[in-house]
This record gives sequence, C-alpha cells and structure tokens, in this order.
Amino acid sequence: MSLSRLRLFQFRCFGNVELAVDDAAPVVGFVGENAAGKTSILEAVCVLLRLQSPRAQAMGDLVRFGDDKAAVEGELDGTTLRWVQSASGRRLSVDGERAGKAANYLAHSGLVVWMGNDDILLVRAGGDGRRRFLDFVGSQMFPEYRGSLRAYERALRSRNFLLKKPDVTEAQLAAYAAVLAEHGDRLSGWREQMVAQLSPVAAEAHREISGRDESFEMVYQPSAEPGGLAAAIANSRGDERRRKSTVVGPHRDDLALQLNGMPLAQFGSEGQQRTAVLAMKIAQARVLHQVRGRAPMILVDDVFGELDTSRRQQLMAGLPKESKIWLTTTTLDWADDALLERMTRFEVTSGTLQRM
Ligand SMILES: Nc1ncnc2c1ncn2[C@@H]1O[C@H](COP(=O)(O)OP(=O)(O)OP(=O)(O)O)[C@@H](O)[C@H]1O
Repeated sequence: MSLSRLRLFQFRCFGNVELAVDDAAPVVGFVGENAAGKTSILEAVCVLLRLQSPRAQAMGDLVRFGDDKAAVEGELDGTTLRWVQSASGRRLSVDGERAGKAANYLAHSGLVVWMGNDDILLVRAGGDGRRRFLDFVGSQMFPEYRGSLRAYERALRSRNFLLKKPDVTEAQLAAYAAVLAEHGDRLSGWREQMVAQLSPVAAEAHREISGRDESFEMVYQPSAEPGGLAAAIANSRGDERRRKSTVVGPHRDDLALQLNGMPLAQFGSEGQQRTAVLAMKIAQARVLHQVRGRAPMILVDDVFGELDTSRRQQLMAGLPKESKIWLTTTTLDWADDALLERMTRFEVTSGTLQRM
C-alpha cells in the first residue's frame, strides 16, 4: 500500500501544500523544529485513510484558524481519495465520485498504525485510551465494526440522557437497551476475537525487542459476557437508577496488559512499559497485514529518534516488510546511513514543505 501524492488545503497550519513520493520509497521523513507542522502531516494521512484524527477533539479543529473548510487529498495505489470538512459537514470522494457513507469510502481506503509519544498512556492511563486502541484496530479488521460502534454510541448517549429525566418510562429505556445489546454484543465479539489474535503476536514481538524470556499478554476484559449484554443491562437497573447512566457494555470494557502475569502499569519498569507498547503496535501491523492481506502504513510521530539503536532496529525488523513508514523528527542525528539511504526527506518550516 503506497501513498504517492498528498495535498493539504487549509489543514491545521498549512495553506496549500502538496508532496509527491516515489511509490518505492520505503521510509518518508519529515524534519523540522517544534510547531513546524510535522504532526499535522501525519494527522492528515490518518484522516485521509481512516477518517479519524489521533489527537483532534473535534474534526472542526483541523480547519485552519480563520478559514471555513479544510481538505486532504491523496493518491493511494492509483485511487484518488478526498476528504473535505466544512461548517456543513464532511464530504468524501473516491476517484472524483461522492462516497456518501464512511463505509463506502473506507472500503477503498488504506490501513494505518499510529505510533506517538502518548502511546505509553495505553499502559499508564485509564481504559479510555485502550478502548480507542481496540476501536481503531477493530474498525480496520472488521468492515462493520465502525458502523456498530457509531450506532452503539448514539444509543448510549440517548439512553444516558433519558436516565437523567425523572419521567422516563421503562419502555423507553428498554427500546434503547435493545439497540445497545444488539451492537454491544457484536462489538464485544469482535473485540474478543481481535485480542485473541493480537496477544500472541504482541508476545512474540515483545520477546524479539526485549531479548528476554518475558511473557507479555493482552487480556480482553468485557464488562458483560460477550453475547449477554441484554441480561447484564436488565440486571443493572438498580445501579443505573443510582448513577443515572448505563453501567455495563463495551464503553466499560478494558484491556489488561500483563508482564509475566502481573499488571504492567503497577509493576513494569518504564523500559518494560515502552517495550510492551511497541510490541502492541507491531502486533497491530502484523495482524492487519495477515487479516486484510495488505500491509498498513506506519505513521511514527516523534518516537523514532527517542528509541535506542537496538529498539529502533527491532522495530524496523518487526514491521511487515511491505509497510511504508512515514515519520517525523526534529533532528536526523540518530539516523544511521542505512536508514538515511532508504529515507525520502522533507523539511517542514512553519507550514511549508520542501524536499531535502
Ligand atoms: N486549526 C489550526 N489552524 C492553524 N494552526 C494550527 C491549527 N491547529 C494547530 N495549529 C498550529 O499548527 C502548528 C503545528 O503543529 P504540529 O503539532 O503539527 O507541529 P509539530 O511540528 O509536530 O510540532 P512538535 O515537534 O512540537 O510536535 C502549531 O503551531 C499549532 O499551534
């Protein structure tokens, strides 16, 4: 999978920039000072391919300050993808034809693994980030995942709104509970399947990086038995009345990360935690490659230069050979000749791009 052309229009700090990359270029590096716009370029790729930003709270944040719309366009293996965000909403097209629903567009789009400094929060912070990780991977592994997730989220918001109203009826709550159970059971089934595939691959990648006989494990912790959400919601009515919100379902799932059977957040050293997170991302790349038959693009924001040489080499060796790596860095001091030879480089300076 190869992105050979990318154009950003009024996206973040960019006015109108375009770059072209040789199809065969295995690594593309964006080099520049802090706040030059490096992350925004990788973010634009993620938005173009997955319709999701790894950092924006709302898609409107992506529109350049003072402008009324933003666009990203790119050429992926000969297909032209276009994403436009304006006050009237989002418009998607594939080869010049309106795509309508996200699912139609994503069927033509590509796969992505995002790696950034915040990844360590997968271990250290709460379940939100781990659920986002599962959802990001799930929507790339299973074509219907994203649609079910959106339907689940909509029903959850409506039901939680109703639960705060004093005059709500049991029938109203039950109608939304049925939607939650339908989509929630599908989501937890997919999550269970996904973690079962990711965990052994992550364990293998972890051993490769650490060089030690440690056992890393990802364990899916559903808040309700997969397939049993309707009963779990019914059984939690007392709790719901007290808390005025839906207390079971995929929005309460978690993913336990363990090293040698112990919780990594509590007992792992910083190095062990970082290794585990790298292993999870390598596993994501390998499993997506295996399941979808295409190697994902690897977007690496800042972290490459911060890894020690051996981890950097393990990471490069661990990713699918066919994956293109696009990375950002403030300096190339860390890069050895072998990597520099393979890297197409662009200098980023306050919203401009230049081939180096
Ligand atoms: N919607 C927006 N419109 C205009 N500028 C924006 C918008 N959103 C963010 N910016 C600015 O864009 C600039 C580039 O941010 P970006 O995070 O891409 O830089 P970076 O090169 O990755 O920096 P760092 O190395 O510090 O991570 C920042 O100055 C940021 O404040």
